[in-house]
Amino acid sequence: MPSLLLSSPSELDELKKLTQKKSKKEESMAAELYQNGSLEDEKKSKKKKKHKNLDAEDGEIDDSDGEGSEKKISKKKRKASDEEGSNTIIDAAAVNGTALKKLKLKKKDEDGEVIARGEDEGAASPNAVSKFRISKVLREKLKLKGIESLFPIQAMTFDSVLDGSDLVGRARTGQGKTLAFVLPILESLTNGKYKAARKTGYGRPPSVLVLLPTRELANQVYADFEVYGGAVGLSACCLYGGSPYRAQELALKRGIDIVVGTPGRIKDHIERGTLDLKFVKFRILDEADEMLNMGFVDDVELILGKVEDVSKVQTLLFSATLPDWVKKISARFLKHDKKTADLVGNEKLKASASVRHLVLPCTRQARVQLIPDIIHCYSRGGRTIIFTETKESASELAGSLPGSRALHGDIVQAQREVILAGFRSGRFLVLVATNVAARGLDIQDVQLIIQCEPPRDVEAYIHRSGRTGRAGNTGVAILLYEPRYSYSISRLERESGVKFEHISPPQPADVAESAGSDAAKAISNISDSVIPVFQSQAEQLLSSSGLSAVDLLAKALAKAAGYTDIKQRSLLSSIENYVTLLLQAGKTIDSPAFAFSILRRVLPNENIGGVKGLSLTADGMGAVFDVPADDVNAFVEGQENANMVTIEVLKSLPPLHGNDQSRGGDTRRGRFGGGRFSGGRGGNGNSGRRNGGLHGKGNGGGRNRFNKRW
Ligand SMILES: Nc1ncnc2c1ncn2[C@@H]1O[C@H](COP(=O)(O)OP(=O)(O)OP(=O)(O)O)[C@@H](O)[C@H]1O
Repeated sequence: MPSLLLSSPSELDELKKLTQKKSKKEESMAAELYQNGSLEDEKKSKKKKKHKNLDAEDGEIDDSDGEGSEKKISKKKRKASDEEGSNTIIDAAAVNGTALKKLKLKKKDEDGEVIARGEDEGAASPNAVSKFRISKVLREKLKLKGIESLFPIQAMTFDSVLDGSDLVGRARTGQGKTLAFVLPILESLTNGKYKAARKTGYGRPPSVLVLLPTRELANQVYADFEVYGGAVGLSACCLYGGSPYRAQELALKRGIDIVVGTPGRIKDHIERGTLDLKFVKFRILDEADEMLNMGFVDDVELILGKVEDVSKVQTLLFSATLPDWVKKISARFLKHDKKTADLVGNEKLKASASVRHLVLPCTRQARVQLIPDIIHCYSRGGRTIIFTETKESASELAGSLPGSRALHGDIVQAQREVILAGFRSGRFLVLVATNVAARGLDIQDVQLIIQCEPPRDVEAYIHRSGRTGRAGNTGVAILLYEPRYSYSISRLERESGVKFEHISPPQPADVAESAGSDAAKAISNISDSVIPVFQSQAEQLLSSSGLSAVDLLAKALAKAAGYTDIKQRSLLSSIENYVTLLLQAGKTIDSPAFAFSILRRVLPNENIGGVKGLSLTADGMGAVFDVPADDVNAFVEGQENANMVTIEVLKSLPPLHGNDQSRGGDTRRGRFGGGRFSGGRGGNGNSGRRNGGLHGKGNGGGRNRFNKRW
C-alpha cells in the first residue's frame, strides 16, 4: 500500500522503536486508517483500540498491538513533538485539506495492485489545478499542455514544498515527479516565501539548482523550467558536459534564476568561478539514487555545500526508486524534519502498473532476427526503445536494425542531441540505447521497450520499463533472456514485484502473414495501367510454373512483402530454423542427464549432437529442447523406438523449471548446474556475481564500471 502521508523522520524513528513486532493484517489496517484520515481520525481510531507506527525511512505505516503501547506512543509522540518543535505527522488529507482526502486511487488489476492517477475531469476533480495555490499564468500554461489536475505525487507534495519543507518524493515512473517540484518552486519564488528574498537584476546568481544524472535528462527538465518558468518571468539554463562552456558562461554572467545540470559540469563552473551558488533557495536531486549510484556523492556534496546558509535552503530529492542506502545518504543532504511522500511504499509492485511486463527466451545470436518481429507485433506503430548492456552492443544492434539509431556515452554530445531530437520528432522510430536513456526520459508514444538481457539491478529494470506507459498511457516492456539464465527472471520478479508474462517468440509465419495483408492492400491500389505491360509475362509464368494462379499470386505477394522463404523459429531460444520439441517418458525427468540418456536410447548420436538448450519442464515430467528443423522428423520418428517415450513438436512453451518464482530457491538447479548439459544453466558463479551486482552497491562505488559500459 502506498503511504499517502508525509512524515517527520525523527518522530517516526521514536515510534518505530516502540513497535518492532507487527502483523501484516494490522499493518494494512493501519495503512488504511492513515490513508483515509488525519490526526483527528487518529484520535477517533483510539476508540477502536488501534494505533499506528510509522517507519522513519520511507513513511511506511506500521501498527502495533495494544492499548498499553498506544499510550506509550502518544507520550513518545508528544515528546518527539516537543523536541522537534513543529514535527507533526501530516497525512495526505492534511497536506491539502479536503481535496486530497478524496485523492483517487484507481484499481489496475485483479491482484489489487493500485496505481494512483490524477483525474482528467478538470475543475470537478479534487486535484484540479485551480484548487492549489497556482497562479493564473501558470494555470493557463498548464491548460495549454492539457494539464487540468495534478497527479497524486504533485498534489501530495505541493503545499509542503511551497510552505518551505525539505522533501523526499517517490512515485512510479511516468507519474509526474518533475512538475511535482517545478510548480511549487516557481510559485515559491514568484508569489511565496522567497518572493522578496530572491536575487533579481543583471548578473543575479541562481535561486534554484537542479542536479540530474544524465545530460539528456538535464535537457528535458530544463525544457520544463523554460516553459513554466518563462511564463512567470524566470530564466533557466542547462549546464552539462560535452557542450561548449562559452554559451553557458554567458548565460550565467547575464544572470539566471534556475540552473539545471549534471554534477560534473556544475562542479567545473563552480571551480572556474562562473557559478555562484551562495544564494540558492532550492536544491533538487532528481533521480537521486542514480546520481549517487554513479559515484557522484562527493561532487554532489561539494556542490550542495556551496550555499551560504544551509538552514535557509530547501532540498528536494525525487526518484521512482529509493533504495535504503539512498535514504540513509539523504540524511546528509536534507534537514532533519524533512517530509517523505512515498507513493510506492510497501507495495509489492515497484515498477509501472500501466506497463505489460513480458519475458521471452532468446539467445544472443537470435536477437537480430527476432527483434524486428517483436517490434512488428508489439509496437503498435509507435516508438520502441531497445536497451543493451554495453555501448558496443548498442552500436552493433543499431547497425543491423534498419531504421534505428544508437544512443550511448561514446557518441559526442551534439550528435546525442540530434539523435534524441530525431527520435522525439518521429524521424526514426527505434532507438537502441544503453542506460543513458534509462532514467527519466519522457518521450511521446513510446509503445515498446525491449531489454536485450536482464539488467544487473532491479532499479534499472524499473526505470527502463518505465519509458513506456507514462502519464496514464499503457505500454509493453519485453525482457529477453538467455534460456540458461532463466533464474535471473525469478530474481527480478521477486524484487520488482512484477509478475512476468512468459510469451513465445512471434513466428516468422505470423509476421509474414500480416506483412502479406499489407502487400495485398498495396497491390489492390496499383493502377490497372500496369496490366497490359505485365500480362504476357504473367501468362508465361503461370503456364511454366506448374502452380495454380492462387499459389503463384501467393508467391508474388510474398515477394512484395519482402519474403523469399518462411523459416520456423524455436520457442525455446528464438533461433531461426530450429524447432522446439517436448520429450516425455511417462515418469519424472529430473535432470538433463536423464533426458539425454532417454534420447540416446531412441536416436542415433549424430542427431543428439544437434540438441540445443535442453531444459526441464516445471511439472518435472518432461524436457524441452531445440533441434535443427531438418532433424525434426528423425526425432518424431525416434519415439517409436521405445515404449512410453513421446517426442512432439511444441506449439507453445510450457512453464519451465527455474522460470517459476515459487520454485525460486530450487535444489534441482544446483544438482545439474555446471554439468555438461547445463551449459552454465545453474550458473552458480554468474548468479553470485549478478546478485552481488544487485545488492552490493553500498555507496555508489560503481561509477567507473557503469560509465565504461554506457
Ligand atoms: N498533472 C498532470 N496531468 C497530465 N499529464 C501530466 C501531469 N503531470 C505530468 N504530466 C505528464 O506526465 C509525463 C511524465 O511526467 P514526468 O516525466 O515528470 O514523470 P516522472 O514521474 O518524473 O517519471 P520518471 O520516474 O520516469 O522520471 C510527462 O509527459 C508530463 O508532461
